[in-house]
Amino acid sequence: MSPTAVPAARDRLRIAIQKSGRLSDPARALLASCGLSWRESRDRLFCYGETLPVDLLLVRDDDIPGLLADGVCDYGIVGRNVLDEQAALRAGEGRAQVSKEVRALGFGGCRLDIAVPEAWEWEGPQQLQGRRIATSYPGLLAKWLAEHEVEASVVMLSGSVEIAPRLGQADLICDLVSSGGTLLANQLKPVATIMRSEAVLAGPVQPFADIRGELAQMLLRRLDGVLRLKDSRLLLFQAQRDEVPGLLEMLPDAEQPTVLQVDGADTLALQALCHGAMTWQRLEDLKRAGARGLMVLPVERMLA
Ligand SMILES: Nc1ncnc2c1ncn2[C@@H]1O[C@H](COP(=O)(O)OP(=O)(O)OP(=O)(O)O)[C@@H](O)[C@H]1O
Ligand SMILES: O=P(O)(O)OC[C@H]1O[C@H](OP(=O)(O)OP(=O)(O)O)[C@H](O)[C@@H]1O
Ligand SMILES: [Mg+2]
Repeated sequence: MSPTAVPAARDRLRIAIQKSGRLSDPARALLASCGLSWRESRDRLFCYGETLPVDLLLVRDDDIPGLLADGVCDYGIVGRNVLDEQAALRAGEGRAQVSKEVRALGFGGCRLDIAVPEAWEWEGPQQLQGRRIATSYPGLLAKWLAEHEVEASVVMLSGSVEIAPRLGQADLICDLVSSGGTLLANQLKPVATIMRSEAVLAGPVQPFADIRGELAQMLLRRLDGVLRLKDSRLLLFQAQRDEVPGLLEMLPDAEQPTVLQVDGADTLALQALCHGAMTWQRLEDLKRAGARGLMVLPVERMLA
């Protein structure tokens, strides 16, 4: 199908995820926590949605933007690095964008960095003029080089990029970094960040004209509920009325609390949904400020 063709109407939603790799397990777990479950096909490339008409396609992550562009799938869970790379290549060829980032999903965090041999004294992007840079991200690198008015040659490699300087294939690299261990092992150091990445839900630029529109809305609603609650906890405690304002100031990550009067006028019971980590230290600070009977409860689901 050509990228401009209108995909045929379908009555099931199809989501592409990585078949095996860093993003596959967390992607499945996230979708499962939205209430989806599947029956796996024998070839293990397609999972038929059982609880809802939402099927999974198991593919190489690099193929996801193309599958979206061709209308073969409706959504995809993919690294922002992969999605934006394909977008940069499309833009470079003057082609319109057909998919976009719909939600950031909070896992698969990494950076796309420029890294140079440890012995280099980094003076800034201009130092890269005329150099050879090995990368798997030619689109994003070309865009960054153009923004910094640097002309360099790009050596395209699909993996093991960090070894290129040692092999004399390139002077430096542009690759994904997470712990920095691979750079260190190859005597390289990061000097500039081209982009920060995490797994994202990618979807169509145009809304669906069929039943998939309703399915998509439901999926996004559930996803928002799950993402919103990722680190959230319900905090319950009691306090004297005059201590409540000070206690609430210590909970800047809390939503508007529910306040109940317990006895007479002075003791109040509060429940607040807090979005930041509820550490022992925070609980002890709250206790010192007058909170009593502190309780931290997990929150499983929420529908706004
Ligand atoms: N070191 C890392 N730490 C954290 N996230 C990473 C790291 N490297 C890559 N990622 C993220 O995980 C995504 C998938 O990485 P993975 O190594 O599984 O991909 P791959 O080898 O290209 O897999 P595929 O076989 O699907 O093509 C990357 O596109 C990126 O968004
Ligand atoms: O900063 P670190 O934590 O060391 O991670 C960075 C490495 O991780 C990724 O490679 P991966 O392990 O997926 O191997 P690949 O390049 O062969 O896919 C990436 O391409 C880097 O090489
Ligand atoms: Mg890949």
